[in-house]
Amino acid sequence: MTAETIIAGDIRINARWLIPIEPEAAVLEHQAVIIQGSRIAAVVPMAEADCQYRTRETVDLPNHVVMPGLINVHGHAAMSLFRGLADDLPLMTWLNDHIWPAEGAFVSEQFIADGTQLAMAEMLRTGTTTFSDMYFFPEIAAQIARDTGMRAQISFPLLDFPTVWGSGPDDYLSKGEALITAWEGDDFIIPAIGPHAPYTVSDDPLKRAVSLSGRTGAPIQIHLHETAFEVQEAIEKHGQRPVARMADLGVLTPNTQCVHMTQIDDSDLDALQASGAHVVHCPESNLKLASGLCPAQQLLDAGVNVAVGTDGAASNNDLDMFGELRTAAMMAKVVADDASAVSAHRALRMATLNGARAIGRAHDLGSLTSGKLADIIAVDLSDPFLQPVYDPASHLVYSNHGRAVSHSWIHGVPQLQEGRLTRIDVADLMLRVQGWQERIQRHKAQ
Ligand SMILES: CSC[C@H]1O[C@@H](n2cnc3c(O)ncnc32)[C@H](O)[C@@H]1O
Ligand SMILES: [Zn+2]
Repeated sequence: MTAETIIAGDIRINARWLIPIEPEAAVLEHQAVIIQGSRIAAVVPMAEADCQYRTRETVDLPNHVVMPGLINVHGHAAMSLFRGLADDLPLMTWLNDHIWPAEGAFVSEQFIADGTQLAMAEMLRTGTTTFSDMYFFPEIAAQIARDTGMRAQISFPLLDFPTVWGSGPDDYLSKGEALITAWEGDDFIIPAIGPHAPYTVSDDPLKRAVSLSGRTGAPIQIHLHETAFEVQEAIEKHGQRPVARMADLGVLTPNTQCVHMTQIDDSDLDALQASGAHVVHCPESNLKLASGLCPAQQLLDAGVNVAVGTDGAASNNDLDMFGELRTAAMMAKVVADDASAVSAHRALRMATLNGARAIGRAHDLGSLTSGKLADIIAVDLSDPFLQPVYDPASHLVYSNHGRAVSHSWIHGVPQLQEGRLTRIDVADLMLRVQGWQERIQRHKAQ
């Protein structure tokens, strides 16, 4: 090999194990990932990299698994400030009697800035590189994510009634369209439309959301079939199951993400299949609110793309996607009555490539493939709780929790180095969080 054939790169990551997600279920050993700018230039055996590449930086990860960053496809980031505020309640009591009053009292631009940063600190620390948010003041959440260099789908809320962010559907939709225009074409921020749920948004605003999505290409994300109560109430009010109503209104398309889907009959499955809409499975929130069980393996078998989300930290109560994967894999086995349902490799794919497909970014994200964006994480398996190692994929899903994540890069930029966040001042953030805790606690005690 002559000097002319040496290729320059920015960062070389030397990985003991590499799970690229594509090809499916591959576990490679002693691989080098070469990053050039914001993209993956190559994934090659280390010996080959020695001959072919010179980079300005090398990161040796001799006890680590390297894989694509996780994609958390559903959450309400700033609700991290409400973590542990109201537990052990079913969805509608939790929302009506606790969360919506608290949001009315506390949510402001500053709340969103601090709460979103708290959520990002937790997500980055536990391996998420892209998150999806559906919450108030989305323009603030988008800016905070962009300033930190985290990739995010930011959905603006759409409801029939006024909230801290809008006076009603007209206001939500005009502010939302401005959000879409402001972030169109951005590398990091994907603006999206977030009709809250079939029981809070009536037909006319839903049709306008569909038209806005068609005109702009913005994805739609909606809570759908979260509980049996939601389905029953909809049959009484509309004479239809919510999925059928959404299909009739044109809401279900390949650019739509249906969050929860714990109640699925044959007609729902047909509608999901026919539409190409995605399902976002949030098993821990569904368990904690006793909402129901999403049949993830049945959906996958039917060809429906199933991604994973944590939901907000007030109903989970963490944003650790590795924990979520463990729960998803365990739950799937019981729901399918089949221990082979949602294997470790399948779970990892759901949290990466399936997530990328759901947000319309599979061409750029979700696997370690040359040409894709360099959104990469490393998990350190050297701790006793992850030893010995026969199968790293098994450990990532069944033994790990997100705190073993040691490194991450987003767009080729380091975000986590040996467990330390590089772009968030955690000490300063903790002071602001403490301030919110005191204010919310005082209000609770009144
Ligand atoms: C339209 S902004 C988001 C809105 O949704 C509320 N919320 C949080 N978690 C859930 C859930 O699991 N189901 C339904 N609604 C949820 C959040 O508190 C905001 O008000
Ligand atoms: Zn939610």
